[in-house]
Amino acid sequence: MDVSWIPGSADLVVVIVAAVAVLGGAGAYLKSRRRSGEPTQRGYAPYPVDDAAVRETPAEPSVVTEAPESPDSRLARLRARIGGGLGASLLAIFSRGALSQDDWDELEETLLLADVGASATDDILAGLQARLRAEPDGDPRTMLRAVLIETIDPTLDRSLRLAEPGAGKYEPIVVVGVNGVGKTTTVGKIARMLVAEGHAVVLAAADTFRAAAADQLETWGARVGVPVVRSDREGADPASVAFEGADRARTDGADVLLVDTAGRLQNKAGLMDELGKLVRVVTKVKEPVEVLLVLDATTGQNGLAQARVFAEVAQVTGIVLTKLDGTAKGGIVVAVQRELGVPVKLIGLGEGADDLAPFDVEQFVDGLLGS
Ligand SMILES: Nc1nc2c(ncn2[C@@H]2O[C@H](COP(=O)(O)OP(=O)(O)OP(=O)(O)O)[C@@H](O)[C@H]2O)c(=O)[nH]1
Repeated sequence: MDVSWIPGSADLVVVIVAAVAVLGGAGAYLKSRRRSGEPTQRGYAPYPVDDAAVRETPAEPSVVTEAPESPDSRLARLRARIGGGLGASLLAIFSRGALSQDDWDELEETLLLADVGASATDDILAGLQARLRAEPDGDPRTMLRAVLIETIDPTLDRSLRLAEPGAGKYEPIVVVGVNGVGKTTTVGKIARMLVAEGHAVVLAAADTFRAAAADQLETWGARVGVPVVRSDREGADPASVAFEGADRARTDGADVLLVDTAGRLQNKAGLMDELGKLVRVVTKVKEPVEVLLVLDATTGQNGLAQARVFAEVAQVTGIVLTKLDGTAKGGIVVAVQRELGVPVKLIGLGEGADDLAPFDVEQFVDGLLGS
């Protein structure tokens, strides 16, 4: 038999290597073109168009590089950012010795300007006067500290009502609030905190009003290493995204589902419908353990009006007060707790990933008083 066309074994290896190199190179070339969105030579998109309204971004655990700071040290670090000069105003009043009527008036004005609210201010001043009557030589600043701590109430449970990490109960936390208050940022920061505690988390971008909000949440998901369920369609039904999120959390055996929502307050009836539906849909899969209302501390009384509306729509279980860094409106903590009868659980003190802290009454009051 004529076998002269069969190459020797060394030649065969060369041929195979060359073929693999050519095919591999072509594959890599096509892949890079596909990634860059460039059309291929055949002129059509190589990937099937994803018609599904909702899609999932897988977790990328490898991107979590540094562990977040512990909650205790976080608040200690951020304490100096609370109050924004309120402590200095109070110090100026108390450093004058015995309080004159003018000093009392100034104290009242300072508390009102800090958004403590009229009725809480009256109660705080009455509490301070009672203490000074009982102990005329006492230090009014120390007494004000005690009255503020009592008013904000250290006995309230401010923890998130979650099962132990690893329980796999996919407990939903729905985060609500008007746009711009810091909801998405807060969801990202909470996810980071929970992941550090060992919780398996799924994020649902039910803020479908603004496509950029889902992109922003996706960035947080990648940063924290958790999957994100989102829709690519602006204006998609937020309830269906929340439902898909709940479903994903259930099938993954995740511990927590964090749902970011849109908050358009210009139409109260629309908001009630949308938010009510979303909470109902999530509840069908699993009742939310927390509905957290995010409020921007710098908006003062306006924030209180928002709080009232949201409390009508959803069973708010806790408040996250953002942007307390550098504002003298820290007194809003007192007012908002009174208004809603639910505790402030977390506070935002900056734009950084670790600038969210559990609310600790004593640390907060010390920050407010600048002590
Ligand atoms: N200084 C400060 N800025 C914050 C804090 N929390 C959030 N922000 C900033 O507030 C801006 C709005 O935050 P988002 O998280 O996009 O607000 P949102 O409520 O999700 O807004 P929508 O998606 O439009 O509903 C961003 O620039 C955040 O970085 C905080 O605690 N302190």
